Amino acid sequence: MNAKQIDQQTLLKDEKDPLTHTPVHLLSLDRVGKHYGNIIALRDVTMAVDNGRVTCVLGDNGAGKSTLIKIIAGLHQHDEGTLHVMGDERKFNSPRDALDAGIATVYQDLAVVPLMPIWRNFFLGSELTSGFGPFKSMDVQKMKDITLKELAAMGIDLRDVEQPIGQLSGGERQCVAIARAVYFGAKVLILDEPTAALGVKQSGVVLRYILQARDRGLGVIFITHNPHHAFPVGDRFLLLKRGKSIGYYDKKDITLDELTAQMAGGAELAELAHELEQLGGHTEALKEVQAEVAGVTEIADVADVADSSRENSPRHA
Ligand SMILES: Nc1ncnc2c1ncn2[C@@H]1O[C@H](COP(=O)(O)OP(=O)(O)OP(=O)(O)O)[C@@H](O)[C@H]1O
Repeated sequence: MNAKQIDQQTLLKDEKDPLTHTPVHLLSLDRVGKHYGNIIALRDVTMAVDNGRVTCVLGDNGAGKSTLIKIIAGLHQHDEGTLHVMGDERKFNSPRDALDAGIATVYQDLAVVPLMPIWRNFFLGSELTSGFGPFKSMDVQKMKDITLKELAAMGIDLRDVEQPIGQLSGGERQCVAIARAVYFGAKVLILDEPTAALGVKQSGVVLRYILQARDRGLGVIFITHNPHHAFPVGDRFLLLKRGKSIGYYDKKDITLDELTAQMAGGAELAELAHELEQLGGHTEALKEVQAEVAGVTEIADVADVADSSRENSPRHA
């Protein structure tokens, strides 16, 4: 394993672009840490989120992924290090604070009302109204039109926004939530394991919308434990283990195999392969089954989409 890591200090050195004087990073964390009593949930984590880029945060159970999101999303406060949003140091007091700073989070168990129509869920808590005082009422038609238009702009083709959102597949619901965050002006979009509960096809659908959000200029933070989902769409990869960063890479400096080996723990993986070989040479068959489960083949299609959409995107021309 000889992938070159991102030099964290160089990454955060220039907070402002020398030409435009605008902040280089939408969001940056410098040696951030968090304790829960005696438990160190996160230690010394440095990362940057830029517009039109996808940062993947990978780690197994207990790695500190949720703690990291909670700090960025305003649910918890860090007790070490600094967090900057558009160049300003921030410590959020509430999720509303983070949202006001342009940071939207789509949680795995989306807070939707299954029996309500798609458009109602799209505007939930931010309903449009028309008229004044006692004559004020919800502008239903406008909300339906906007929902349809916004979903179409993300490439989500739903014929009927009147349909209860509970009738959509898990992947489609994730996509509606992503489109909603984009519409309400998110600059940073945090996606908390959006593909964890999905099958291969649905995961592919969600990965495509992650690319759509990227191409619309958002800085996306994609939390996952699956390197096969992260690699095709990610620009940077932060690997966490027991609350610490064990690697931070640019896409150009790491391969999928290296990322997978890092996640599994290279030595542990080698030991497992050795044991399997001793069990009678079924390693190839097992690899095929594993690849099938991880959806490597289907997800590889998304990698092609990622590359071609990036090439065609004016942002990356
Ligand atoms: N509220 C809390 N109080 C005490 N310890 C906590 C709390 N939240 C998390 N931890 C601990 O902090 C560490 C990191 O947990 P965290 O939930 O951030 O990991 P994770 O990578 O999101 O794991 P998972 O994928 O299982 O959700 C774990 O050891 C966990 O037990």
